[in-house]
Amino acid sequence: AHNTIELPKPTRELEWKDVNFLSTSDVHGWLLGHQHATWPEPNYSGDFGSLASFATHMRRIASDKGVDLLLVDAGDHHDGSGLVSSSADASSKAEDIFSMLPYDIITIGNHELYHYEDALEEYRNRGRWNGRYVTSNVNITIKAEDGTFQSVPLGERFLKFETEQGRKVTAFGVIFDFKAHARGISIQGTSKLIKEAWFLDAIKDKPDYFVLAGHMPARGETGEFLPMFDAIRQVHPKVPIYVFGGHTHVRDCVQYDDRSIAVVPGRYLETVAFTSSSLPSTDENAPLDVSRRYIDGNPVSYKWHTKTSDDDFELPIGQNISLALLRLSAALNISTPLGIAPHDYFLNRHPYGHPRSILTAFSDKVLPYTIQDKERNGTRVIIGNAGSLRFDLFQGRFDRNDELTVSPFTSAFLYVRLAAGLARNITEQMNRSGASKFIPSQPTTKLEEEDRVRRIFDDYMAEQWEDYLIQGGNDHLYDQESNQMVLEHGKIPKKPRTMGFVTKDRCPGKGDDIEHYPVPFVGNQPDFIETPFPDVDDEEIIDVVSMDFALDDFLAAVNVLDPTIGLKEKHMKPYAEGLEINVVFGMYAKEMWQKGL
Ligand SMILES: O=c1ccn([C@@H]2O[C@H](COP(=O)(O)O)[C@@H](O)[C@H]2O)c(=O)[nH]1
Repeated sequence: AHNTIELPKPTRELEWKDVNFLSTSDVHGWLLGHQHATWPEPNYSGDFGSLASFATHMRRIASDKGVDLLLVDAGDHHDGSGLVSSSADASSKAEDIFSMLPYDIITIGNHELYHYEDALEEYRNRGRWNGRYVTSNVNITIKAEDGTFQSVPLGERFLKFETEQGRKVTAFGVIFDFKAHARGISIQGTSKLIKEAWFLDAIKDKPDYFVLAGHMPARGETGEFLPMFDAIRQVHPKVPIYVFGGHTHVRDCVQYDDRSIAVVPGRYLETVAFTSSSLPSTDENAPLDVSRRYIDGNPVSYKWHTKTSDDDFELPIGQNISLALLRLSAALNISTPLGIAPHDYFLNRHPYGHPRSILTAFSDKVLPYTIQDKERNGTRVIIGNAGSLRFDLFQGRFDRNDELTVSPFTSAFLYVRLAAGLARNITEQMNRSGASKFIPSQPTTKLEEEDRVRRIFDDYMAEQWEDYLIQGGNDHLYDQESNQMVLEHGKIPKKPRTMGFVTKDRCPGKGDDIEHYPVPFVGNQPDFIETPFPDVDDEEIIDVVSMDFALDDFLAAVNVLDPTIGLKEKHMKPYAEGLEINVVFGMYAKEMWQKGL
């Protein structure tokens, strides 16, 4: 019955001001929108075509009002849905479709930089963004026409443009100091970037406002936006600075001073953030009047905010985008059912070990069943990288698109023979150390530690859930079986509500456009998981299998547990050669989930 609940309409008009922004980030290929019926998915059912129609209506409204409206994206288009994870060619085509909506400022994410070919594709086709792809701290090494290798900016170093209303904008696009990028890519930390002559020159002239788009969190007393912010403030103490972050996958907002606002719009086309600000009037010292609103990505919200209806909401740009997406999806053949999933399996709604946790299904069922090496049928344990799973797997029809949504990466498997006594401690040791590629490289203060990406997500979401249960949520109970909030017997709900994001950011007032009850969230999930350990004596030598993406963490853990081993990459051999992690759920579904097909 929950699937028949109508999407709620917004109740508060957007606060349009002199300067307005729509921002997205971490879209990860979710251009077709969220298509499953399990809540909160219907809240995010709008595809990129409907976003394009919305943005275009919003541009018209801005124009009518005589105010600015800029469209900003903070990167991570790769690795997610079948549209971007089926093949390199698919992600290139999906990126072409993305660029059919003209963004004013767009930057790169870490998922465009894991593989050199992906970054090169972005570099070669940067023209599709009409000069608005800005990567202030990313270089790529390319073979120049004269045959020499040259390190060149991947996109524009900075942007200077005038808005339709004649306002001057200076903009930068940056990424956090990401270490796991491919060879041939270089990233300069923002504290170094601000010393570059080109940067100092770019900020010399006073624009009407600055925009910083960054694939990085907005929060953090020592976050990576701050060196740039401070450098600009040294020269222009009062010029407005608008910051658009990403990477954390959560809605967030913070103000660095009263002439700025920093907003993060979540992930996966679930949210479009609307940010607005007055511009300084005659009183140079008055704080800016700013606001932000996190709009759920669906046509009901889009229509309400643009005062359009079924008859006039869809515009040719949106229809063309939707059609192009459907054509690409059909050509990729990602919609054929592979099986019927018997349950929902969630990434963060249950602790690891719970039968409805996708991590549990991965370690206890999918990996043991699918990762088989024909040459090696001895005893083994497989250690998996939990971060390789990216989303929930929903009950019902399960196709290649769903498979890639859950597990988009191309990691392969490697093994080494080790004593079982040592092997049984490796995963625990790996979890003690954490996923090294995602731990900040700088020594951290307590405050910085608090701002670690994962921590933000965990604390933030767990808090929402606890608060809800303690305070407002006492007319509903969480039903484990249906994964829904159900009305407590005999009670009348205070308000009709749907499950969705409940945001607590650091900006004044309410940010969420629609009031929901929060999605249950369990933080502190392990970074690494393992298949059920074989029943063997400690002395027995077994195959210990690692995913190649986590190999550095695996080698480090083995060498910590027994420094005499001196395990190196060259000692590892392929296991189940040819098999990559992005096909295992499909293999499992084809065998185990055929009932109902
Ligand atoms: O090849 C890969 C690349 C990345 N991962 C995992 O992805 C996340 C980081 O993703 P963000 O969206 O940038 O937060 C991290 O957990 C990696 O382990 C991977 O598994 N394989």
